[in-house]
Amino acid sequence: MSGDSRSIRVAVRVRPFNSRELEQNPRNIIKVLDQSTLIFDPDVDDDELFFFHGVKQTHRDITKRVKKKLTMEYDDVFDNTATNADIFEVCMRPLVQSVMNGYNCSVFVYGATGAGKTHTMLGNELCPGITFLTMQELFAQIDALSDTRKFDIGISYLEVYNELVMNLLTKSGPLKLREDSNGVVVSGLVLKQIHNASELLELLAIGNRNRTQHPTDANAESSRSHAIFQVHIRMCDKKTGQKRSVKLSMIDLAGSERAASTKGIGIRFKEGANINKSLLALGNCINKLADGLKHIPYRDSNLTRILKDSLGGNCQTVMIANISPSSLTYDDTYNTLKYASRAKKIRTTVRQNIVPSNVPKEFLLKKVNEQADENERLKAKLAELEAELQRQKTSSSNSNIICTTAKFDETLLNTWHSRIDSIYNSIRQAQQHFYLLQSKKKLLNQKSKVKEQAEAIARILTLDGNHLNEDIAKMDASIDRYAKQIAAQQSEMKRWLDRYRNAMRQLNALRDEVQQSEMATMLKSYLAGKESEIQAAKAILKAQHMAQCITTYGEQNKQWQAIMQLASEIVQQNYLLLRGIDRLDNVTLEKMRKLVKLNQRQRGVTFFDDDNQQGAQRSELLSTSGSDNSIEDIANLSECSEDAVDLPTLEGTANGTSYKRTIKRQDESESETEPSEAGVGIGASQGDRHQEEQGNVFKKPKHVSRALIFKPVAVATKRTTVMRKTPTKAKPMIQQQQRLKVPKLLVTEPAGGILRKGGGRLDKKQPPSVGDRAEDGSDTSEELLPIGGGGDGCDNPNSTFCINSTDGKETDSMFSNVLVESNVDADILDKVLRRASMKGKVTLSVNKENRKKSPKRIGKSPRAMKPGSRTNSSATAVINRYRMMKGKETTGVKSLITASTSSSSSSSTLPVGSKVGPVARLPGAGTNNNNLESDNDRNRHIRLMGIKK
Ligand SMILES: Nc1ncnc2c1ncn2[C@@H]1O[C@H](COP(=O)(O)OP(=O)(O)OP(=O)(O)O)[C@@H](O)[C@H]1O
Repeated sequence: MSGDSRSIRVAVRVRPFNSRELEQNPRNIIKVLDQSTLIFDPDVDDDELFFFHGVKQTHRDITKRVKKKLTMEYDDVFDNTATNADIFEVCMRPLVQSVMNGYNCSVFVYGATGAGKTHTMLGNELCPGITFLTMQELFAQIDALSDTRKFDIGISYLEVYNELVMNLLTKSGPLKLREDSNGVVVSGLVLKQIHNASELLELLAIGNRNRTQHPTDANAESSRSHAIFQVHIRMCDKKTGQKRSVKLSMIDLAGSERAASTKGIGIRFKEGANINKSLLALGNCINKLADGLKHIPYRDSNLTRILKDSLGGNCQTVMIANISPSSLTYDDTYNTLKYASRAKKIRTTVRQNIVPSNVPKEFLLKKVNEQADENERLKAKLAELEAELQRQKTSSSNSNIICTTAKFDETLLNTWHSRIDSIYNSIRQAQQHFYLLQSKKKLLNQKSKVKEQAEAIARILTLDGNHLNEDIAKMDASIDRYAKQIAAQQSEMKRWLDRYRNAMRQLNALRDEVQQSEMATMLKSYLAGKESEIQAAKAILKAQHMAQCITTYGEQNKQWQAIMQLASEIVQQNYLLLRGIDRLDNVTLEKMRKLVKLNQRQRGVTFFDDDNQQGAQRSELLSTSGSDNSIEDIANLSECSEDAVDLPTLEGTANGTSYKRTIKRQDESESETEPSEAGVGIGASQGDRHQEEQGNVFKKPKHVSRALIFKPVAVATKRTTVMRKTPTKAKPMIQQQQRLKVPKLLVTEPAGGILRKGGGRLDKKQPPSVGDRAEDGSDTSEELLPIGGGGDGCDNPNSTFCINSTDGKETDSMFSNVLVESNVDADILDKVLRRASMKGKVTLSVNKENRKKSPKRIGKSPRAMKPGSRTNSSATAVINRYRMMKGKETTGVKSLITASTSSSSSSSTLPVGSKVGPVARLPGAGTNNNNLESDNDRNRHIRLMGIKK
């Protein structure tokens, strides 16, 4: 129920002059300018000209008051021509509409006696007042809304006379007023129900008859009371059940004239006083309401109490001020207009009178349920809309995220892949070049070895000694050329290794980034794939290198087979020849037997460790005379490592021996650094660290092939006696030692000089190289070699059949035996040994262990050689021992000195014939030499063997 503040509608109706007034020729003090404006007491009228003695006077009559000429505005101003119907149409029809809308409405007529209040309100039969017209309209509205609403109409007709409330419809005593929540209620008031306007007229007639009227001077039928006609309407909406209770009050006030004007006395005066009292109270209320005061003195009179709602309550109020235009009622008219003007300022608050309490519970429940359903529906709709909105937001967000993620994945993943590809391309390229270069290096090394072997054979096997030097020089030139090429390969390998390492560092850094990346899982898989590619590429490179090695070795094997075949024929012929002429000595016979056994691969000269026979067998089968040139060593490419590309020492490259020794160190380094290579190469230590961190992602495949490994060990330079160390698995020497199971026949020098096979001799000041040490097998115990070897004798003293290491190197020879003619004198032998820088320092020894395993013990080894204990044995002692043994033997063998610097790997695959050395006939021996045609040849052989005069 909203309230609407509005002012009281104030209308002024000017009645016509009545007959009495016309008789008195009053002045018209009201001039209606328009429907809302009038002028009270206008200024000049022609009819108001003052004449004195028939002459129009320009001066006013001082006996008359000054005209007010008040221009007044009201809501409506009706002149004397207006009818009740006009008043109804303008003022009441809207009010009826408001009543039908549920608003309380009030209309009261105010004015002096005889001003036309009752005429306006009730009218007459010919001119019904606004009450009838209003009720007529009200019933018309009710009839129009009868289909939707049910109306109950009750009327009351009261009068307030001398402050008494009287029911005009019934003759009863005065009624009391009381106030409740609905306002002022007249106790005991019985409403009369009417159903049409006609019934209203009857009731009004009844009421008017009961109304207190007394004739006054101004009105013969002057109403001396305040008549209050109220229509109580109860409306019920047939559809909603909503009920409204409204009240329409139509009040015909008693005349507000001055008491003097009524000229009443006695009761009439008292009556007039009460009327004025109530009207005064009404005037006060109007003034205070107009001033906006909160306290309104409604209780000053019963009239104001009854009009409380109409004046300042919930009501739309219309005040119709009735005035007479006659100057006879000048003051009353002026007062009425002043009241009207004040009332115009009153503002009332109106609101629809919907009475909830009157609503049936069923309707309320229904409405509550409806509202609850609607509320639930709206809530559900709201929730649905909110959910939809959230879904849209989420979908949009997800879409954005997905799009962003997809874009992120695509962009970032491509970036990662590009980085990884770039690094692995560098790795692959560096790896490829490194392995190819290493393959070339090894193949060149192999070629160089072949050249050396050919050179060694050339030194032995020649038809024309005059051309030997030239042939050897050519071979040396080839070896030097190979050495230079290898050196170039080494340099190039170093360059690619640097690039490889740089790429690996980048890869490791990238792996760390990958670990911290959100895409670690995907990137690890990608890295694993790339790793596999690298391993596959490496395997291909190794396979290609292996194929080349096989091809090369195959060709070499064919050549060796041819040589062996031819040499075997020659040896067989010589053997038969010597036996035929009874010149076959025991030494030659024994060598023949060995040769046959070697050929039959029966208990060759290579001995096996008990705990590593397989490795030894493999070593025997695969190894050439030099460990660094074994098939396995050459065939296997080392991993990328710094050590793998140590540049060879080119010093003395003219001498293949020096070069090969350097190369061997390289190979040893390669082998030695293989574990560390795992840390540098694809499966580097950093890579292993990543393997540990990343599980099997970066797991390096096991290195299947195993290269022939030689571990360089520190060798005490002062201790030149080659010792055989017991193999221990804990040391890297194990593989080497496993292959070095050849009985050692060593010639040691205390000062470090070692008699070299083929006459080569190391400088005493130069410590034995690592390669030397490795070849020696690091024996820890040695025994003196029995001179002459057990049973080794020559039937023919001149027989100087010699199995010698012909390669001129100490590193790859299994045997390096020097057989001296048995008939050599001691002086001569001493001289020979002295020239071989072995005088006084030569000790013949054989490893005890090997001796035990030796298929053919060469002689007694009464005591083990202690370090340094035998190092001072002189050549004389050797010769004496030789002589002593010579005296015991019946054979013609004069002397046998076997010096062996047997290396680690016992040759086996290569034809033994290749090791058939020149038969050296020492100068001054004075004996025949079946192999050497002249002394020059012998001397040349001795020179080549390093034995200088
Ligand atoms: N507008 C009018 N047109 C014609 N006649 C009118 C008009 N107003 C009043 N009269 C006549 O004037 C006389 C007095 O009017 P009315 O009874 O209505 O005055 P009143 O204000 O009610 O006086 P009281 O207060 O004494 O009752 C009546 O005879 C009435 O017919």
